[in-house]
Amino acid sequence: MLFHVRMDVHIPQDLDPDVRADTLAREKAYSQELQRAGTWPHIWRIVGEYSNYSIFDVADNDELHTILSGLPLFPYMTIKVTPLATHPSDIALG
Ligand SMILES: O=C(O)C[C@H]1C=CC(=O)O1
Repeated sequence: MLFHVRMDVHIPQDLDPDVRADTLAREKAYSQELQRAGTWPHIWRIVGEYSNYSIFDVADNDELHTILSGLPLFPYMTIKVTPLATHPSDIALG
């Protein structure tokens, strides 16, 4: 199942700089591992915002929730999930 996900990041200004750096490093490693596995095939920065649009390819809602709630930045994010269905005009369908 494919999901479109918007993540908006709101890291508190007063977060300890070492905690911030460690969290961002863990977030990058977590994200890139899922990208290499094909679970997170697209991630795009939204111009002018500390936000991204991503596509996830997972088995079901529960797998997506597990992945998203495991993001090191999860406590500092608001997340909007949109499930995607096949479009009947998609030329890939013939
Ligand atoms: O920067 C972001 O958009 C938040 C987050 C998502 C993946 C990642 O490495 O950082």
